Amino acid sequence: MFILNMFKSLLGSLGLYKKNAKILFLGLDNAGKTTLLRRLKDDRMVQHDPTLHPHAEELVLGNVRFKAFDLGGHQAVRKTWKNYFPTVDGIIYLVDSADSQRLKESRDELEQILNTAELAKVPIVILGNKIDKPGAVPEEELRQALGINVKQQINNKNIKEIDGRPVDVFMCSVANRVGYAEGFRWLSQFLN
Ligand SMILES: Nc1nc2c(ncn2[C@@H]2O[C@H](COP(=O)(O)OP(=O)(O)OP(=O)(O)O)[C@@H](O)[C@H]2O)c(=O)[nH]1
Ligand SMILES: [Mg+2]
Repeated sequence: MFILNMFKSLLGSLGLYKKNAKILFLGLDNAGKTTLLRRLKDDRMVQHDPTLHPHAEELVLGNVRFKAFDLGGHQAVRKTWKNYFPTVDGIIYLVDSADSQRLKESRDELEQILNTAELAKVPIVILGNKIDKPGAVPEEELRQALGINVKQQINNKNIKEIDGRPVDVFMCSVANRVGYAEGFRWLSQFLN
């Protein structure tokens, strides 16, 4: 415990241990936001009712401690997302990559986020979830469907951006525990 605390304070003094970075989990209903939060919190996969009331959890991943806000994705509650935009440090945007019927709807919501002036500098991780399901679209197709391929540029640090804001796509399966850790690792470089 002593060693752990020393380690933490060392990271803290290096500025690598950011306390309470505020991360939002956004995306359409059924994308897997609550499932991901549970997975990160206690490594469980449980069925949840659709989220009506936002809830937050403190998480530590790698050397970043953050507070994750899981917001409901149903259309009626999407309008409450903006209440969480002030002081946000990063966005995890989940997409059900096996639900090709709703990719357009997901693109529209993502576009609104990209066009929100308040979020202009906030890095966005797009998680193409549920790749374990038959019919999940591959990354390239997801990028096309979300319309981010055409807009992305690579900056001089080799980071993909849209309008000067880091945005990248990571395919994952929360069910099978693959892919999302890379997304969080990528995000953590912007949270120091
Ligand atoms: N096959 C598969 N199913 C998944 C995966 N991740 C989540 N699910 C399922 O997708 C469904 C919706 O998951 P939730 O986490 O409740 O979705 P949500 O984004 O929180 O939805 P709202 O709260 O309505 O916004 C559940 O039945 C999950 O078990 C995955 O990686 N693979
Ligand atoms: Mg939910």
